[in-house]
Order: sequence, then C-alpha cells, then structure tokens
Amino acid sequence: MPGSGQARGAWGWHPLDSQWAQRVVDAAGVRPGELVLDVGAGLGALTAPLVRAGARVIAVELHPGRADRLQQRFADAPVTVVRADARELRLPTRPFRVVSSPPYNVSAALLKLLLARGSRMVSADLVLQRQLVNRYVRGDVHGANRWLRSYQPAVGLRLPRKAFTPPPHVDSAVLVLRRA
Ligand SMILES: C[S@@+](CC[C@H](N)C(=O)[O-])C[C@H]1O[C@@H](n2cnc3c(N)ncnc32)[C@H](O)[C@@H]1O
Repeated sequence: MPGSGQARGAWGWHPLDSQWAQRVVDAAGVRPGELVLDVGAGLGALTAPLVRAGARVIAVELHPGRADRLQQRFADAPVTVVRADARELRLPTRPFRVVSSPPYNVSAALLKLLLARGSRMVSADLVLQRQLVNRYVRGDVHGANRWLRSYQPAVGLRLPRKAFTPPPHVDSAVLVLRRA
C-alpha cells in the first residue's frame, strides 16, 4: 500500500464488488437493529448494504487511511469505526452477528477469537478461502469438537474470483455459522 510502509499483499486488499457484497448481506438475512461486526471493513463494501438492511455496524479496519475513509463515508450512519487488529479484537458484550470479508491471512485467528468460550456471537457469515470453509464444515480444525456443540456450520454463497478487485489466487465461499 503506497505510503503505508507495508506491502500491498500484506494488507489482504481484495475489496468485494458491490453487487456481490449486497448478495452476501442479503443471504445473511440481517434484520433492522441487529448489531453486526464487519471485520476488515476496507472502504465499506459490506458496511453499506449492512446499513441499508438497518443494522448497527461496528466496522473494524486496521489500515489507518481506510479507517479514516470509513469514518468519513459513514459519519451520518449507525456505524462505529474501530481501528484495531482483527486478531486482538475486543468482542461486544451484547449478542452480535458477524458479516465480514476479512483478509485471508487473519481468518483462522479471527475465527478462534469469535468462537472462544464466552463469545456472544449468534451467527457469522464470513467470506473465506473455500478450502478453509470446507475444513470448518467438516469439523477438520483444532477445537472443532467444542464449538460444533454451539454452532451449526454450512457452506453459503460461492464467490468467483472476479467478485473481488483485484481477484485473489484462490476460490472463496461464505462460511455460515448459526447457533445450534
Ligand atoms: C479482503 S479486504 C476486504 C475489504 C472489505 N471487507 C471488502 O469486502 O471490500 C480485507 C481488509 O482487511 C484489512 N486488514 C488487513 N489486516 C487486518 C487486520 N489484522 N485487522 C483488521 N483489518 C485488517 C485490510 O486493510 C482490508 O481493508
């Protein structure tokens, strides 16, 4: 990322096309008034349809320039922008949902945090590397025995590489987690 002192790839910069972002939010079935975390919010591709669905959004973004632009874009909307590392996030103490397209290099750590004991997460719709989604759905991840008692995992929307600009090198899908 020019001027950030960090290579472009290290930021996992693959924003979603707005139509695909809308599809992800529609499929999540977000209802007005729900508290939703958009982790790795970028410039707000998912935040915008979440606001249109009536959600109260916490948009988490580590990149300082993007966090500033999010703040400006959603200044008049029910959006709280938090500049934080997704891997060290303090989760809401109220029930919350997650609808997010995080950078793939933090997705395992983010899931570990979201699924930790005591989390008030009621559901997640996460755009992830398809291979990782399949592993979660098969229960083929460390600690799965514990969280599979609380959450029902499923494969949601499959996203083609062209749903992102620039396109990633791997296929993506939505990991859908609902409280069992
Ligand atoms: C794949 S992009 C997706 C952006 C947006 N959600 C979208 O769909 O257009 C991931 C975003 O996560 C941000 N990011 C990278 N590392 C992060 C971290 N450790 N914590 C929070 N955000 C991070 C990047 O700056 C980037 O904006």
